[in-house]
Amino acid sequence: MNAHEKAGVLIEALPWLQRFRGATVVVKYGGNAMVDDELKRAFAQDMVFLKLAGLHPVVVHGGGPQIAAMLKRLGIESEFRGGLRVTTPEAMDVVRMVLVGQVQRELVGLINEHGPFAVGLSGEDAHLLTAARRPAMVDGEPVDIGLVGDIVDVNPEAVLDIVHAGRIPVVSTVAPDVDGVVHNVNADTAAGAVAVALKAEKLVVLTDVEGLYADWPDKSSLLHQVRADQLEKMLPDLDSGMVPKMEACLRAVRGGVPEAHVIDGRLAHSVLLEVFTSEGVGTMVLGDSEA
Ligand SMILES: Nc1ncnc2c1ncn2[C@@H]1O[C@H](COP(=O)(O)OP(=O)(O)O)[C@@H](O)[C@H]1O
Ligand SMILES: CC(=O)N[C@@H](CCC(=O)OP(=O)(O)O)C(=O)O
Repeated sequence: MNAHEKAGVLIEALPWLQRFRGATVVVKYGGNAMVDDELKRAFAQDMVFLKLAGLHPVVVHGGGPQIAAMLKRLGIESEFRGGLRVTTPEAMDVVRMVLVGQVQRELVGLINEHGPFAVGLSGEDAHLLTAARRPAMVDGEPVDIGLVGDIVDVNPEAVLDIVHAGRIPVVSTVAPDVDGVVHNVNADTAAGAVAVALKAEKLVVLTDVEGLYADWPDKSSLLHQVRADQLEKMLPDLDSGMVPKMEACLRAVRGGVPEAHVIDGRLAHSVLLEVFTSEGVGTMVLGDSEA
């Protein structure tokens, strides 16, 4: 790339810098996208880049594969129903230990290699998240899956204090119910709820595919853009991992977030490409079609 082309890449970011300056962007980093150290470092750089460019990134992280590995090491059985982990009290201890004590700490450390930016917290901190037990839907029927919650309340102040101090909150999605019993909340679900509560300008969900496919696994069926009403019709036919992800995007755009994006976290700096370039990456979810 010559100097002229390099300058072109930088200047392409100008309208996006203007548009998103001061905007809150909730970024969900899925466990399947935390493939190797290089990608995790690139993700941490992207978060610091967003912050220094005047945006307010809020990270909500997952860790499904990391939880599965620890459960296996400890000899604890675990299974998924309707895209959600069946969570016994014993498994809940492991979920909390891995998400808060392992995955969150690692991301906080990687971001803080660039300066005192990241502050880790879980849904338990300062009433950030309140959960209510939810069943999984299997073949249209509710099935009890233990200590699994949906988010019923978010205290935005708990992260806004951190944001306004110039830092980057990194949120683990374990959350107490109103009685203080800690629940396992799917990270996509939590990210959608946090984006709505923070009145975010964008929700960006990093995963391990290029985006949403209309006809999975047909690679030619990648959707670049989908409206909320179209997505709602697709939900019953989606495979389990995609269900909480696309439900979260739907919840975000119907809750007032202008756009939600599902992008490929296996591509280094995919968040920067999404925010600062004109060519779309992944699938963009917008509000309902005009009547
Ligand atoms: N229609 C679809 N479009 C894209 N991916 C799909 C679809 N249906 C199922 N999938 C699967 O969903 C997976 C992503 O969900 P999940 O494994 O829960 O990711 P994450 O850890 O990022 O939350 C993809 O890797 C893919 O195998
Ligand atoms: C209830 C439920 O399924 N919770 C998830 C929480 C972690 C998560 O969502 O991680 P990913 O984003 O990496 O999938 C779990 O136990 O795996």
